[in-house]
Amino acid sequence: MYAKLQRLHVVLFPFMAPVHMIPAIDVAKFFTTNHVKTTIITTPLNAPIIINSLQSTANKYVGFPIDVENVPFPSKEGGIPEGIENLDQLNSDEMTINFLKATELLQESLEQIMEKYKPNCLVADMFYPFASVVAAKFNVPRLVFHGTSYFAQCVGHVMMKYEPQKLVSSDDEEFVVPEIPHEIRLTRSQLVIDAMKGKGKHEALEEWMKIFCSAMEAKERSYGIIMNRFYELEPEYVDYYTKVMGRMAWHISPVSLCNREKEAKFQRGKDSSINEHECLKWLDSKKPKSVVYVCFGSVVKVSSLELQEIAMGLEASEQDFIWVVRRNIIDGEEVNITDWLPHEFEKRMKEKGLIIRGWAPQMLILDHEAIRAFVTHCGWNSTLDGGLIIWGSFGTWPVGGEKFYSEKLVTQVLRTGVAIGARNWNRVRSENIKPKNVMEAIRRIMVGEEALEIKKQGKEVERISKEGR
Ligand SMILES: O=c1ccn([C@@H]2O[C@H](COP(=O)(O)OP(=O)(O)O[C@H]3O[C@H](CO)[C@@H](O)[C@H](O)[C@H]3O)[C@@H](O)[C@H]2O)c(=O)[nH]1
Repeated sequence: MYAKLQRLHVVLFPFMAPVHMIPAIDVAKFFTTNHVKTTIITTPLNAPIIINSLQSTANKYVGFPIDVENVPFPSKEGGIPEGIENLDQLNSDEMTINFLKATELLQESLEQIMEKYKPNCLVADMFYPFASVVAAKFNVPRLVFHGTSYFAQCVGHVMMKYEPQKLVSSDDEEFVVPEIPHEIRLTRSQLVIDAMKGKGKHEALEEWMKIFCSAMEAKERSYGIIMNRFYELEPEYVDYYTKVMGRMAWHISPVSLCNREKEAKFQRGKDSSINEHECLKWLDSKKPKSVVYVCFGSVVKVSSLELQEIAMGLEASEQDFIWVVRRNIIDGEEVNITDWLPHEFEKRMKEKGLIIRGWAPQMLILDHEAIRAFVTHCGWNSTLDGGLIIWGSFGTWPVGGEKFYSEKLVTQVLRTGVAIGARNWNRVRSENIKPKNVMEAIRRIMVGEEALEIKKQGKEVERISKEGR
């Protein structure tokens, strides 16, 4: 007789930011479609985002639900104003650091949930270092869900180990990243820490480094990492990560692929600022492979000057476009789109462009046959979203974080896009991007010989990645 098999149960604790929650919801769907029971922990104001996204898919066809458990956000104890429970709502570095510190107070709530469910495994965001302590207390493995590429992790690792940036004499002098399989060149001004130092943010940097180091240490101590990607996309870097760096990792394919129905592609992360039918009607009116999609992810604040440069570049490129413009908050004040948009831009672009103010149904848009290219800030989720659907047509404008690394992956390793020309992590110095740069990059990926070459390379990457899935 066989013993009755127990269904595995995983508790998933995503960080409270759209970009951490969106792939975590997809991971929950992935688990549940593989017959693993999943409970997602979040806070009351974040719960509707998760519940709405879940309602659109997995629960319908899997037969058992993904549970959502609410824990109170420690606003008062953490000094965070009532009503703020998501990174998306914060307007300054100082508030972000306070928010990250407040989340450390969630340890007790996590323990209560672990006590209640006694799961087999805890998958927690890297920004919850205390999760390793909790998992050890309940004698279960703690896995970290990581939202960047193997390439970025490998580059980050060798940068910390060898510090090649110390060998150059100026911020703009290039150095080669040592030891990794490709010859990748960076400058000091493209690195997070050096750029923050340059910005004079010593206090914020110190606090941030403490949080970051503690997250990294907990990651090292964890049982392993779940990665949102597939082997064939960056095989040399998966091997480097697992064999040379000696880390345990599971690449569970791009998790966004579990969103197969139109409804699920539409309802991701937040409520869309455009009606689904209006959006599809606009796209349907365009020729196949004729539209460039411009979006800078869920957290980056783009300055009025940069927005103006994009507007002028888009107009000069003469291509049809969808442009997603998030709320533009400068020094805590919301800047109205009409304050920086070139005079009569929208009137002139009426036939050519669609501006979405707020949140776009990105997957639904990229999935449409009218889309040819993606101008992105190189956030990893967007790189995957775009890469999977429209291989071969990226215009890259990295802004902060590890995004300069992702730009190198796209433009120099996969060779499926062109750099718009951002040279500084510190965007106060972004005067090097001009509308002409935006226009030229868009034309390079949309028309002419080079665009065809990039598209061909993209098709090849698509073939390899499809074979690998
Ligand atoms: O209007 C929008 C804007 C964004 N998204 C979605 O939001 C996510 C954005 O993610 P990403 O492209 O990774 O950008 P960020 O929001 O900037 O991501 C942060 O988190 C990523 C993963 O950790 C890091 O790679 C980035 O550097 C960091 O900025 C993607 O899934 C998009 O599909 C939408 O659906 N609609």
